[in-house]
Amino acid sequence: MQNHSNPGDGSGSVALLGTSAHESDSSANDGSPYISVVSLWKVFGRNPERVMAPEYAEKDKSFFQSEYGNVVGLRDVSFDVRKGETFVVMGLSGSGKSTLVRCLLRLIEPTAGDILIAGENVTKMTDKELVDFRRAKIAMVFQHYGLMPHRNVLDNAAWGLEVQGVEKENRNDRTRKVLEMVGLAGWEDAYPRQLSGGMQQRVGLARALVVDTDILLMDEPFSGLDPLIRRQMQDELLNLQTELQKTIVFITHDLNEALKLGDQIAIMHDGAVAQIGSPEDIVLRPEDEYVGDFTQDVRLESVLTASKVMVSPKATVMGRQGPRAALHTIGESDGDVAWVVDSHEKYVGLLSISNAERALRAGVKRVDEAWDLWTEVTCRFLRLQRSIP
Ligand SMILES: Nc1ncnc2c1ncn2[C@@H]1O[C@H](COP(=O)(O)OP(=O)(O)OP(=O)(O)O)[C@@H](O)[C@H]1O
Repeated sequence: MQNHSNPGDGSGSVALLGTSAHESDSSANDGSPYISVVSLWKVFGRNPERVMAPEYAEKDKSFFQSEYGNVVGLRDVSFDVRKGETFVVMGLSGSGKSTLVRCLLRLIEPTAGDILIAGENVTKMTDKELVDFRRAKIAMVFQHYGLMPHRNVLDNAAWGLEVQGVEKENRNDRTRKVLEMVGLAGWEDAYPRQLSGGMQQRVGLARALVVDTDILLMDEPFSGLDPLIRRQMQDELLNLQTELQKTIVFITHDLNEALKLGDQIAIMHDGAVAQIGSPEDIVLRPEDEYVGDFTQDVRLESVLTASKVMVSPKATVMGRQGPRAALHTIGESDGDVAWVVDSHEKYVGLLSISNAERALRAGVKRVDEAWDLWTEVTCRFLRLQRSIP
């Protein structure tokens, strides 16, 4: 662990909208973490190091505040985020969420610990390296959208590209596409005062997306919105994310929002991480009383959606194939179910390993005779929906 104490703390305003996105990152798609936070501490006040001493490990936040006047913002926080993942940091007011997100960018200097992003150690960067890195890699969306009142929607959203010196025609073309993505086509000439809160937040989102960075840091972006608009924005973020596959760190104090959006959720408590896990882990397997209290009123069906439990076949077999060959194909696909297609490559069924094994034992010659009622009904339904790939 290394120290990075800096008396000049505070969240300065920094231009975070950057240059091009997909530059040299080696830690990209190999399953290794894209963002790695290792034993991160932020202690406000004098002599922050004493708070980190091992003999104080059992003391709580109020002890340091009353004894020494130190406020523990972050306490030995570690986590990994993989590329394309939405990592939600959730906690009550004062639990350290904003401190964490600001430390990730070094808008606040961490007291100790390491932050590795795209294979680079952010905590070791010089000021100049840091500015370039933020521009290239990270865009932010805040609760307060910070739109410029005298600029129209197009110019507000295009601002990051303008800062980069992108020529007007190009930047407007790109910005128009992004505005369309976030549902603001036709509003390019409007001014912020003419927009609802939800629409202003869409402009904020467009402004972050337009610069096309790999990472989005979203600090309570939907907190100021009406519940209905908030749900719409959450749904749209999920849709956008299916397509864009950004690496998102999303801060919220709303558990339902966390469960809806997060691939992983970190629950913060007094600056420390109480639990990190998938929505299912958090709700079904809370690790302590604090997390359990949080999640006790969650409706299970809001977490255990069909999409979380469905199987996605990775293999395709021909209906006229025998069950032995089909079993071989399914086995090689590292899954336990396959699509079945006819000679015109039309999807006609689903074949599970157990069905194929049963068919083999029963001497069935073709796998298109091996499905059961469930797969047949499912398949008919999927065909009706036209959603078979
Ligand atoms: N500049 C500062 N000086 C001293 N203490 C601070 C400073 N900034 C934050 N804190 C303290 O650090 C702790 C974590 O605050 P932080 O703002 O990160 O919490 P939060 O979870 O984001 O809360 P909220 O949801 O209300 O924004 C709090 O106790 C807060 O009072």
